[in-house]
Amino acid sequence: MESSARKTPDLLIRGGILLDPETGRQRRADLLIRNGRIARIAESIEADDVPVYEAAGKFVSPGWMDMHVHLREPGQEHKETIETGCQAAAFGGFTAVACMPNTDPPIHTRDVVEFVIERGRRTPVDVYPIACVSKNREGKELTEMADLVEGGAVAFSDDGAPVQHGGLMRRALEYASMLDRVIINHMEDLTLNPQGHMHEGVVSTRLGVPGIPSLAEEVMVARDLLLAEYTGGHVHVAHISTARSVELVRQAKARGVRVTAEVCPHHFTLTDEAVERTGFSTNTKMHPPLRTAADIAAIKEGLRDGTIDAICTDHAPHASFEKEVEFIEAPFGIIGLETAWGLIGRELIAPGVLTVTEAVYKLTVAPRRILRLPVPRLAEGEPANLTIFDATTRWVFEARHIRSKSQNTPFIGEELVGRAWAIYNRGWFVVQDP
Ligand SMILES: NC(=O)N[C@@H](CC(=O)O)C(=O)O
Ligand SMILES: [Zn+2]
Ligand SMILES: [Zn+2]
Repeated sequence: MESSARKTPDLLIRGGILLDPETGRQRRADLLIRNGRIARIAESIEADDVPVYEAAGKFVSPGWMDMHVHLREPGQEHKETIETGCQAAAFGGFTAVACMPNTDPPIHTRDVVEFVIERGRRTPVDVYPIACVSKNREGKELTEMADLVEGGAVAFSDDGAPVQHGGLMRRALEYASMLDRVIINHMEDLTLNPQGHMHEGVVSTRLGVPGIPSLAEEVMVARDLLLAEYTGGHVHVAHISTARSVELVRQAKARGVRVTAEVCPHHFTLTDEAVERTGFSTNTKMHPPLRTAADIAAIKEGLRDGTIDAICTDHAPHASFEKEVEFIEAPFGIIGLETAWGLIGRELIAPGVLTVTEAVYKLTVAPRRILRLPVPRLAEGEPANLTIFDATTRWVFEARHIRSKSQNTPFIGEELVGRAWAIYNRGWFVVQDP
């Protein structure tokens, strides 16, 4: 299993279906890249002097963005580095990621923001750091938010932990609003979840594992919706997982609250029964936990009606020695970049929950709007930033497909539907072999 990443300033992508997620327009055309920019789009282009990628039967869309990943650098390079995380992103079809600040040191000062951006520039993937809301993610004192934005931070979050303190969240929303940025909250009221390890429900009761109630998420979502409404700030619900949270966001949107939400593929694919079925595999342990079939149904409806804006992975690498311990000792989180599109294809597109265009919108336009980033366009003169993929290839996800430094995924051995075949960004062409 190989992938090749090389600088390819000139490239002809022949015969693909160019997809515009904003309008839904699809057009079969050749696309010529010269010097990293889209030089021409036409029915048929002859260019003898440039390498050709045959894209017949495949889609070409603006490059995808995963707005919630953990790249672990600086400080936890045994789990992941910016380089390996970006290789995983490229395999998954992403030309951009926004990375969470629970690193060591955390992304809470401008020098760390700049370090992450600089490391990202060495890869084919654009890396946008999300900076901490509070110093050391301790939830006590706000960071120098204006300085962090000037350094290149695109949003704020204490992800890994919630902003537990309501007063701090209020001020964070006020400052972020002045800076025209979003606060992304890990929605979990810690006082309602002292030490749970899986969803609190019949399965946790049967297994005797301390549970994490849905209420812990929903109370925090409800609080933040009220705070956003009161301050006029923009709050983004990280990794939404319960039916009630979806309903709260839906109602808040209807009354004009500035709220957006994201969901991860594992939360519309697996339920808490996976913990039992796998005999306590620690790859079924993450924050928030896998919930119930009713929650999955509500999430799908929320994706369909637009309540849930974006799909992200919450790619959370942990080394084998950390995950290969007893269930209650294991850290929370799974990797997700390599499997995201194949799960979207299997769980959302094949069953008709979303069209290809709608799914791509939630991976391109939506995350960038939330993070106030320009959306790449497939148009002559624009920088070439694109993803080549299909939504129908059935393939079995195997360990050899993993580009991340860590292997903590519950999806090895599963058949997925849809494959990202290549990305092009900043002059880099990264192609995957089947
Ligand atoms: N999702 C997880 O289970 N873990 C994340 C933290 C987080 O996203 O809250 C991690 O950093 O490992
Ligand atoms: Zn989180
Ligand atoms: Zn996270």
